[in-house]
Amino acid sequence: MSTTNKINHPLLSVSNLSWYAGNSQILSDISFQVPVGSFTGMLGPNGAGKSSLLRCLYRYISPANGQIKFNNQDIRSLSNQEFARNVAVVLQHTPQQFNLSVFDVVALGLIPHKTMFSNNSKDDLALIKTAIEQVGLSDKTQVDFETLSGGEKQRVMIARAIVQRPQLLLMDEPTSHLDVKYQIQIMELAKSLGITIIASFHDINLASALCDQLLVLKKGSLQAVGQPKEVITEVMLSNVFDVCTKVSQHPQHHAPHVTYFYGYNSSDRAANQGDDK
Ligand SMILES: Nc1ncnc2c1ncn2[C@@H]1O[C@H](COP(=O)(O)OP(=O)(O)OP(=O)(O)O)[C@@H](O)[C@H]1O
Repeated sequence: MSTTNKINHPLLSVSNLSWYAGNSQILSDISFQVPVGSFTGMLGPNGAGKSSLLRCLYRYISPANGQIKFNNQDIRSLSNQEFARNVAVVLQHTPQQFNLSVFDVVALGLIPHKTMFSNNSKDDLALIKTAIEQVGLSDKTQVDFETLSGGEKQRVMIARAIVQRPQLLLMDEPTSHLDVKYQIQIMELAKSLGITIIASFHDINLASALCDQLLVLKKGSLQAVGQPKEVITEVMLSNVFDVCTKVSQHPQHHAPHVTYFYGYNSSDRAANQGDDK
C-alpha cells in the first residue's frame, strides 16, 4: 500500500461549489482539486454533505453555484455517453437488477463503449471474466444478481466499474456492506486499478491507509484538504467528529492511525483541551 502524494495535473477541479435542497444550503463554497491517478477520500459525520457532493460530481444534481471541471472541461458540456465512458459510480445501495445474472450486470459496464446492437467480442468476454475473478465471485458468475448478499452485490458493482474502464471512479460508502476482509480487499483492488478515485468513507483508518488526499466535510463546508498525515489530527477529530482519540502512526504503512477513547462527552474534551493549554 502506498500513500505517496501524487502531485499531477488535476483530473477534476471543483471551484466555489454550493448546492441547496429547497431553501436549505447543503454544500457551501467548496473548492478542491483531484490529481490524475490519485485516491481521494471524503470524510465527515452523518449529514456532512459527502453524498451530496458526490452527486454533484456524477451529475445527479446540479450545483447552484460554482464549477466542476473534468480534464479542464465543464462536466455539463460532456454528452451522457462521453461522461459514462469516463466516470463510473459505485453507490452504497445497489440498484435492483431484475432477472440479470452476475455476468449480465458486470457486462452492463461495457455499454458506454458500444454502439447499439453490437455483441460482446472475445476481448469483452475476457474482460468481464477477469473483473468477476478480481472481486472473488467466479463461482457465482451465472447466479441471479438479486439472490446475492449485500456485500456480494457491492463486489459485482465494483466489477462492473472495472469493465467500464473509467478515468474517474466515484464511490459513495462502497464498503458499507462488506465484511472487514472485503473492505480492505475491495478498496485495495480499486486503488490497484491506477485510475483516479474519489470515495466517501466512515472508516477513518481505512481512508488513512489508502488515500493520497483527504477532504473533510462538516455541515456542508470543507474543513480540511490534504494528505492523511496533514489532516488526521486529534483536534480535527474532536472538532469535526466530536470524538476523543489518540492518533499514532500505523506500524505497517506509517499513515495516521486513530484509536478511539470511550466514555467521553464534548464537555470532558473541552476541559481536557483546556488543560493542555
Ligand atoms: N434531496 C434532498 N432534500 C432535502 N435534504 C437533503 C437532500 N439531499 C440531502 N439532504 C440533506 O443534506 C444533508 C447532507 O446529506 P448527505 O447525504 O449529503 O450527507 P452525508 O455526509 O453523505 O451523510 P451520511 O454519512 O449520513 O451518509 C443532510 O442533512 C440531508 O438531510
